[in-house]
Amino acid sequence: MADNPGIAVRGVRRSFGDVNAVSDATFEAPAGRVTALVGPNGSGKTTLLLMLASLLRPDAGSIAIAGADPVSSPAVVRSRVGWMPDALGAWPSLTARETLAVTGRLYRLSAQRAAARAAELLAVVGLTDLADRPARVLSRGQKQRLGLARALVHDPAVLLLDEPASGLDPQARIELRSLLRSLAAGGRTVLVSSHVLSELEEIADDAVFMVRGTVVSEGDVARASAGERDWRIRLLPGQGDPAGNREIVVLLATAGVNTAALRRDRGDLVAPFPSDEAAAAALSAMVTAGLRITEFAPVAGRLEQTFLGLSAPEGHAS
Ligand SMILES: Nc1ncnc2c1ncn2[C@@H]1O[C@H](COP(=O)(O)OP(=O)(O)OP(=O)(O)O)[C@@H](O)[C@H]1O
Repeated sequence: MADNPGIAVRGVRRSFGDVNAVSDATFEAPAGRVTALVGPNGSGKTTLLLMLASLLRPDAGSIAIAGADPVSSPAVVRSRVGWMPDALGAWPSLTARETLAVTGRLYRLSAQRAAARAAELLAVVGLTDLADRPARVLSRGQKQRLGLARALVHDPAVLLLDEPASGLDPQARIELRSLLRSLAAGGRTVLVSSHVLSELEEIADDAVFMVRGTVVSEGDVARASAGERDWRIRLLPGQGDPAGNREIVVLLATAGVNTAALRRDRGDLVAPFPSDEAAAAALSAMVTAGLRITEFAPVAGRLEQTFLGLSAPEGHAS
């Protein structure tokens, strides 16, 4: 899979009547990495994923999936792509095992190979105990796992996953994370959309942000992620209220924090630092001053902060 070139998208557009669902998408998702597709509700993520999966035709632009064009070569693209929609659709009366075996047959695996692959994937996604139950009785999280297994049946070079973590319990999310990371480490291209930004932060190597149908430029992403952000400061218990500690307030002001915007949160102090450099300087000064700090960390992750920075000016798209 070393020569798998991943996903390349240039100037892609798609409208539904007068709704410009995707108005300008340009980005690359390289092989060997997990790329997050992030955007508010209605920003065009699902529409874009459907076009990448060859299930929807773009109005304009070009797409290459592991080197193949979904418009001119949909069959080639489908053989290279594992597609997991945000809800498991088909075949409620088939069991989990049958669902995977039938999918394997659709990908032209022999009956024996399809059965073996089904058993293998049921184990990978933790559904072996439920293998012979009809898919319709599975819980939402179990259906998500079956959907993921279905996307992996033909060992695709490119995985397109729409909200794969939704409905999963914490243990299943941890397993999903390590599975996606190992699939990427094996040379596959993984593109994941999700609203759970804290989780994407841990899974993804890169992020593509969409706002109102447009993929945001790298420069705008860098600006949104470099702005002011809140940091949580926690003192060792018994050190008093950090928000009422004059020494801390003076040190924060020296580091460039607007102290009028300081706030309390569950006994901690939350301070808006203008930059990571300012936060580092303040931490160093507080430690030097002998303050006993047990936590000093950004309140929101980098993806979440960038997401909020990009969405804030005009609100959410939907
Ligand atoms: N088949 C369709 N017909 C008409 N409008 C559509 C169709 N599919 C999507 N849209 C519209 O296109 C826009 C983008 O929708 P899309 O589902 O791609 O967004 P999304 O980013 O996946 O949203 P969410 O995060 O809520 O799943 C929305 O305004 C939606 O209403």
